Parts: sequence; C-alpha cells; structure tokens
Amino acid sequence: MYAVIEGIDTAGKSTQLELLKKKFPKATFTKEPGGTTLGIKLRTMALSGEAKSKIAEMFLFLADRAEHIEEVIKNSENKMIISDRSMISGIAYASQLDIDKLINLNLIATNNTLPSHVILLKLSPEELKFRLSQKENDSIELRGIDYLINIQNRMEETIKKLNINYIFIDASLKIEEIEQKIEDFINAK
Ligand SMILES: Nc1ncnc2c1ncn2[C@@H]1O[C@H](COP(=O)(O)OP(=O)(O)O)[C@@H](O)[C@H]1O
Ligand SMILES: Cc1cn([C@H]2C[C@H](O)[C@@H](COP(=O)(O)OP(=O)(O)O)O2)c(=O)[nH]c1=O
Repeated sequence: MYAVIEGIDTAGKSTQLELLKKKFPKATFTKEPGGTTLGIKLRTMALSGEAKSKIAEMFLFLADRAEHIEEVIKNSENKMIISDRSMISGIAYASQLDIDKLINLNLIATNNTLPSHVILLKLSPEELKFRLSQKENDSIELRGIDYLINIQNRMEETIKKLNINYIFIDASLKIEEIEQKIEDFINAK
C-alpha cells in the first residue's frame, strides 16, 4: 500500500500523520519534499524562494520526487507506506502549467508509480485564513488565500483525472473524526 496525505498548507496533514504513526507503528512514514538525503538538499533549495523561474522550482520538486520514488517507495513496495504529499502536490502547486502536461512529467519522475490510496484534507477559505494567521509562513504560504484555494482545486481535479482510489475529507471536522475516516479508508481495501 502506498497511501498519501494531501492538502494545502495548514490542512492538518502533520496532525493526522502523528496519529497514524501511533496507529500503524510498522508502516514506513515518509514525505515529499525531503524524504531522502538528496531530497533534504533539494527541499531547502525549493522552499528558499531563491528560484526566479517557477519552472526551475518545479524541477527541483520533480528531482526530489524521482529520488524519493527510487530510494523509498520502490524499496518498501510490500510494506504499508504513508507519505506526507506526493505527485498530486507536484501537479497542483506548479499552477502556471497545464495539468495534463504535468501528469506526463510527473509520471516520468515516478516511473509510472501512482499512490494506491489518496487522502485529501479540504479547507474552506475562511478556515484557511484563520489557520494561516496563526503561524509564521514560508515563501509558498505567503502567496495567500486565493493562491492556495486554487491549488486545492487543482489537487481535486488531478486526483479525479488520475482515477485513483481517494477520499476527500472536510479538514475542519474534529481531529478525531478525521482520524477515524482515514483509518476506515485505509483499512477498507
Ligand atoms: N481538525 C482540525 N481542527 C482544527 N485545527 C486543526 C485541525 N487539524 C489541525 N489543526 C491545526 O491547524 C494547524 C495546521 O495543522 P498541520 O497539521 O500542521 O497542517 P499541515 O501539516 O497540513 O500544514 C495546526 O495549528 C493544527 O493544530
Ligand atoms: C511536494 C511539493 C510541495 N510543494 C510545496 C507545498 C508546501 O508549501 C511546501 C513544503 O511542503 P511541506 O513540507 O508540507 O511544508 P511544511 O513545512 O509547511 O509542512 O512545498 C510544491 O510547491 N511542489 C511540490 O511538488
């Protein structure tokens, strides 16, 4: 199983991953960007905001993804893998490019590997605004509410296009309610 937790910044991914780690202690927990030694360097570069070109930034994430698939996902193929983000973020955040083109590029990076289970935590604009106001924001989060809601819409569109097994969960539900929905989804198939 290759399950991924997706959602825009502050959707609650880290919160749920901490709970999943307790529930599934034998699973492999990983993340993008920064799930490998090379990926840690690429993550710093990608998140610094140094890239003037959005395309250059996207290729940093794609390089991270290719290394992650090869080093982590392929090496744990028969185990339960749970990842914080995936190619769905890669496609959604590269918002200046067309989704179909990005699917092709990402399938090159992943050698055609797709997640088997996608969990998307969805925020309303109001809840997003509140959560961003509560924390210090990195260069991507500083792009604002409309930017992030557009990314969230692109995540939904990408997941539907990829025709994979997914669940969309209202991210403003209680933490325990979300936890239960994720557990039921993972245990169902
Ligand atoms: N279901 C929830 N209801 C209310 N607040 C939440 C919920 N889940 C997470 N939070 C809070 O929202 C903020 C962002 O959560 P976090 O798990 O760090 O998101 P992400 O990893 O997706 O950026 C944190 O302050 C966290 O405590
Ligand atoms: C995987 C990926 C993430 N991102 C963005 C989303 C996030 O804003 C940022 C880092 O993700 P993340 O590690 O979830 O950030 P945080 O430290 O806030 O938990 O990178 C892309 O722009 N493209 C990508 O391909």
